[in-house]
Amino acid sequence: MIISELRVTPIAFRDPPLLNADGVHEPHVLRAVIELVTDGPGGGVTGLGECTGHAWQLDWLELIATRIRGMSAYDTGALARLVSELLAGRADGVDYGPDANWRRWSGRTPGSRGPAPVPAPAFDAMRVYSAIEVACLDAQGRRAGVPVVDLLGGRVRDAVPYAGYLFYKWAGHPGSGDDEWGAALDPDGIVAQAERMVDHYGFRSLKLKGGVFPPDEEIAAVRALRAAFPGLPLRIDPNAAWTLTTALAAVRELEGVLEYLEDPVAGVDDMAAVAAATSIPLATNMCVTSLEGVRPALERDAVRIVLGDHHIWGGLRASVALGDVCRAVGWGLSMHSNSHLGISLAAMTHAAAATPGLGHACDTHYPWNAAEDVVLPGALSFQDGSVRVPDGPGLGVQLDRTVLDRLHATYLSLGREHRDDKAYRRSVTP
Ligand SMILES: O=C([O-])[C@@H](O)[C@@H](O)[C@H](O)[C@@H](O)C(=O)[O-]
Ligand SMILES: [Mg+2]
Repeated sequence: MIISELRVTPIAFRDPPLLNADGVHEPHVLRAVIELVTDGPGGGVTGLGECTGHAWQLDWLELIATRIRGMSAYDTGALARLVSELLAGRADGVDYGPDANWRRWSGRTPGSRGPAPVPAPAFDAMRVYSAIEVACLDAQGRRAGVPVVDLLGGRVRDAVPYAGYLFYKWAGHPGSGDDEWGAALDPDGIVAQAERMVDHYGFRSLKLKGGVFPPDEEIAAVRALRAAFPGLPLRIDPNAAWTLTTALAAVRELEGVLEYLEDPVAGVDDMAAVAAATSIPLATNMCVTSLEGVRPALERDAVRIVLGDHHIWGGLRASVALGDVCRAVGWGLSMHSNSHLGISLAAMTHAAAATPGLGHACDTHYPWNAAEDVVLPGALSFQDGSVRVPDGPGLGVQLDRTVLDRLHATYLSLGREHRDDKAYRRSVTP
């Protein structure tokens, strides 16, 4: 399976005004679809991947696309090394101006864009490699006629439980009328949103994105959820927006109510201080984001559960391996998500199905974004809050080219290069 082309298509799809500690989700999510085209005996196969559509990530993928022709889609180790070397070396001769990517895609000058994130080579390399690894595994599975889960060691479960991901939200984006979800700005609104999520998808765990309102209001929302859904595990994630003092007060209120508390505060020291003061397990996708972060957190006893994410941890194999690390150090494992479509949902489901120690329902933003999916309907569906591992070879999903073209056109029409929840929020409430 020799790689003949790496096609990167930036897309933008609709997103409701979901509030978080940074600000609020913009009307469109920027993402990218990866197509890894391979040649081989009996014809080629194409593997799919999905990742964020930030300009820096697109730029790196574009650069890598110029270097991987002729490499084998089986040799993911060589591909990982190539990505690391290129990102560490910051190869010459490529236009990495902050709006380079948008200009390249559109041939026009952008009217607006957010600030360019500063790249950090090792961290970015894992993100960039991840998109390629998923596409390689999809191609390998298609070629061999087996689902990706079989390439990850085989399944330990046929269906993967997900959590209903609740957000405070406005009724709609300003100037666009109300969306189908309506407003959720207080405990009643959150409970109504949860009821809708549970009715539609059958979720058996619930997570509230916090860090938006004063902690007392968010604790009241958690209590309202507890009363409305007595049997369901609950989590809240303020994305480290709380001070240590606030968090210590909050855990006294939340004892006995939560399955886990995710990133109440920033950094290992403050997480350790909160952990020492409560029996609520602390979970994180912020203070342990790579293997290098395991030891400091372990030494301080700062967390009990890590949320992996193949987009961030370096792919599907690395995600399964993270399960082994967590088992070895006595931590639980859950899964983080960000706004995504069906290629990512399929990849998350294969990885989770192959990971024995995954003991908590995975996060997913999918219900917020499913209306504009780039994969053909049928392969992915929720039953009782779980997604069955797709049956087909590879990831088991097929690209809907009509939707892909439409979402690419939307991307071009926006002239935006980055996610900037803060600037959008400030544009509405200065
Ligand atoms: O989508 C959001 O607003 C979330 O806050 C997301 O950006 C986080 O990465 C994530 O969901 C988390 O668990 O921290
Ligand atoms: Mg989180």
